[in-house]
Amino acid sequence: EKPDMSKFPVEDTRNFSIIAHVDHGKSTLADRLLELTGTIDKTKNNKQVLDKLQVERERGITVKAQTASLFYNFEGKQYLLNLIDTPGHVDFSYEVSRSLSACQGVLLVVDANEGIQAQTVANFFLAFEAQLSVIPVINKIDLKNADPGRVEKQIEKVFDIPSDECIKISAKLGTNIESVLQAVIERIPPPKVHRKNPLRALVFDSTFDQYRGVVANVALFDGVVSKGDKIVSAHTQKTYEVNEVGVLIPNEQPTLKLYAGQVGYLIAGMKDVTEAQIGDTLYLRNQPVEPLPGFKSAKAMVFAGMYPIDQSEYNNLKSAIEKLTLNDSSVTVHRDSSLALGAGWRLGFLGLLHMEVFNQRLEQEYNTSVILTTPTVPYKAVLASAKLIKARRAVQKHLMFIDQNRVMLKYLFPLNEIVVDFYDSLKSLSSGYASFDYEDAGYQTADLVKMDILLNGNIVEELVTVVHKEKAHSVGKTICERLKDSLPRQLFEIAIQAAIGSKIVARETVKAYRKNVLAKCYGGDITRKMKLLKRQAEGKKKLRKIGNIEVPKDAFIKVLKTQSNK
Ligand SMILES: Nc1nc2c(ncn2[C@@H]2O[C@H](COP(=O)(O)OP(=O)(O)OP(=O)(O)O)[C@@H](O)[C@H]2O)c(=O)[nH]1
Repeated sequence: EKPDMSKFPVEDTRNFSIIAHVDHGKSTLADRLLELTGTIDKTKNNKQVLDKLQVERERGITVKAQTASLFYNFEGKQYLLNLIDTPGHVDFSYEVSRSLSACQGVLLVVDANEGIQAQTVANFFLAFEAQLSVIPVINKIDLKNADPGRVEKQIEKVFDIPSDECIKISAKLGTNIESVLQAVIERIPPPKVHRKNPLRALVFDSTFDQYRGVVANVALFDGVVSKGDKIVSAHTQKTYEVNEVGVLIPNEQPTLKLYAGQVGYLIAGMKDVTEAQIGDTLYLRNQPVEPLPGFKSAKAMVFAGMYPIDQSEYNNLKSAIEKLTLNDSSVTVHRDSSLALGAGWRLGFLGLLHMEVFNQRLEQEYNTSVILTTPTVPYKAVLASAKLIKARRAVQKHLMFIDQNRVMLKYLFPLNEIVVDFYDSLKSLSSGYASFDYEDAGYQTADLVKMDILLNGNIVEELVTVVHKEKAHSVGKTICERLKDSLPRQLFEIAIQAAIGSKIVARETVKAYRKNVLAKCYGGDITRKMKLLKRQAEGKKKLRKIGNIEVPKDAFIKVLKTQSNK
């Protein structure tokens, strides 16, 4: 029985998002909203239900925005509430800004103990600039150190929202969740759309399904769409027949139609990932419309090379990358090749965490195995005796007090200096209050050298870096030390060296060691022995050989990472 979505007029519809700093409780609040509206059964086991990806469950963070349509009875009327849960970490803010384009309001969740944090501010301004209604929700009031009164004052001061508009809840215990739904209905306006106009649907997200092709998440700005409609993509100008439309509750539920103001999914026989662009506008074949503005493309901050471990896997990996970048359109992809690693790609990410999550999703969702090279930032090279050129030092450009609490500083920074751990250091130095954004200021000349890392005299392609001449020794030393920590001992001694040309600037040694996996097996349980040997063989597949040295492929990421980078 397919639900009839026409029974939800525009004025009984609300589209909203939950935004917050990382760990302030968005996904937990989403669980309670799903339970209270009967979307999912109330059990003790509902933990971050909308975090469906394995990587999200393992890391306990949201990396993908998720949509859920909730049906809620309030004062004798049934409302349709479309909720989009978004990630909190800065590396995934592209997901947040896209999600907001389908909304008229947000729940701004703030931890009652930690108060306003960097991403609280950054996400608030995303919502504010999009002219959305902001409902502040102070969460975790059950915590011993919770101080909702103090947080209320912060919200009033920083965001200019009267403190009596704050809703105090415990998402964990389910305290006061009804007030949140009531506020969504009373304080967020219904979408401004027209059902009588020709169809205008915004593709704000999409995934690739092996059997059904592209599944597009759509927000309808005008008109109606149903199965059998002939629709055109403004981006490709190709025509498709709609096979299925539906809502996410939070799993796919086919419906008869989707109407303007509603958020759902649409399948229209797009078999190629390049056909479904996020930000695309879909319209009816005979009724062309002005396309919606779409989205600014994301700006990559960190670049890394990606190669198949075995070149015969190239095509599989290519298709996996295409499908995953459809779901994560903030990754940029360019073909690349390397002498040592063969044909591959150069990928751009929004940060190191983003890079790791993308890599993990490729492995878990597409069963691939890849080599990632050391992440770098873009340089412009002028080939004058192999010297690379770019800016290095930070120069202060601007200082402005926004109010007693906030000061805005503008600096010119070499991008290299801010990509890896700048954000984490800034956050800890400022007790989490500082937020950080950047824009491109062009290229500048600088005194840079190319540094090689050698294992027993063999260059490790993945770790070739460009460093400022004055920092070469200290950077080389750190890389060698970290590599020493992440290299397992082998049957022979390994010399780890950092070199500029033929000059060695740092050195570490890994002593020889024999790992006998069978040592643990006393006696003759042959199946146990076979199991251990098999496990060791599987472990080896995750290794890359440099000379005769086996290097675990995650060693490269570990080398570049500093502190715990949540
Ligand atoms: N004590 C207490 N803990 C809570 C409450 N709400 C959430 N938590 C806990 O806070 C942690 C983070 O909650 P999440 O819902 O995953 O936070 P999030 O904002 O979705 O995190 P990201 O998606 O990674 O940005 C979890 O361990 C929750 O159990 C609450 O009301 N009280």
